[in-house]
Amino acid sequence: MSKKHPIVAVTGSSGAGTSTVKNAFEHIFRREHINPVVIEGDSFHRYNRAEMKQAMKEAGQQGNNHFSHFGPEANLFEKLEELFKTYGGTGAGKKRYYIHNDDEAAHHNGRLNGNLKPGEFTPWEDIAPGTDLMFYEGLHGLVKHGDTDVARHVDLGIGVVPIVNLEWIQKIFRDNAERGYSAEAIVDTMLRRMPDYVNYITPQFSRTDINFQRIPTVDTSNPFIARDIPTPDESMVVIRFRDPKRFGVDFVYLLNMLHDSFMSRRNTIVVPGGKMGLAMEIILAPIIRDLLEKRG
Ligand SMILES: Nc1ncnc2c1ncn2[C@@H]1O[C@H](COP(=O)(O)OP(=O)(O)OP(=O)(O)O)[C@@H](O)[C@H]1O
Ligand SMILES: O=C(CO)[C@H](O)[C@H](O)COP(=O)(O)O
Repeated sequence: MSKKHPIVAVTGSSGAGTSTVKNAFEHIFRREHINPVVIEGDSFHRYNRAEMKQAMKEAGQQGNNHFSHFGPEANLFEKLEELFKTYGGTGAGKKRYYIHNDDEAAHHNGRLNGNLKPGEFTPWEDIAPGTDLMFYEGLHGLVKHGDTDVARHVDLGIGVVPIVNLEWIQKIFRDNAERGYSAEAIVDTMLRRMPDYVNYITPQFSRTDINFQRIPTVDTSNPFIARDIPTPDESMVVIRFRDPKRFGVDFVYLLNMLHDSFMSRRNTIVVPGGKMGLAMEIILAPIIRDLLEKRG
């Protein structure tokens, strides 16, 4: 598929590292002089923080303790599909932000001259005209539910999927350090989200074009008592291409460029954790260049 307004979606669970991967993409966009519109998946939550608390309470009173940010009831999947469709056709659409903390509030209040608080959304804004592509980063970039199919509008789908113990360690650390939640509250959220995690988050990784799966090489068997996030040197990254031919992936070149990498399957290359950023740039920059060159 080659479209006038391509859509790149990076999808992963909460704490997987999609925001971190966004930085690797920002390097590519800057270097290649690409002007993207960036969509943060959390902006498609259905409720602000106070409303979500209330919705969870009401669901709980009806015996549903698994009402979560991972599922369809708490997100605007139809609106996300509509945005992808509209942008893909015309390069236009509306976006907003979900404010997680004081830093983000200060940033958006400065930009909008507003008085928004953590847990609130910014107002919907028109996407500026003239962007080269849409870059989505969040929970649901390749989601499907009922008649809603976000995945079918995506030109390049990337999964960011640390092995689950590592994902949990990353989430616990990030939510505690940057969002001020206690370890108990974070674990409660993870338990609440588990059915939606299985039903809506993981199926997306069979629809992606490329998955980056970080695996630790240190013991993470009890993620709930971990004292640190394993470092890049203490991990490897398994990179799997659904269809290497589609993007003309040259594994011999990748093996040469990425020191200490190896192939574990015909479509899978394993690289040292410290090489994840480099691997992303070497693999993704030509694919993105190609998407833009083939624009209709
Ligand atoms: N490759 C990595 N190596 C080391 N730490 C990482 C890596 N990727 C992510 N982390 C750490 O994991 C935590 C979660 O990452 P990040 O905030 O990018 O997750 P996320 O997927 O964007 O989550 P959310 O969708 O909830 O915002 C952060 O503390 C980040 O520094
Ligand atoms: O999982 C998340 C995003 O991927 C967050 O938990 C979600 O956005 C809600 O944020 P908060 O708990 O800060 O209100």
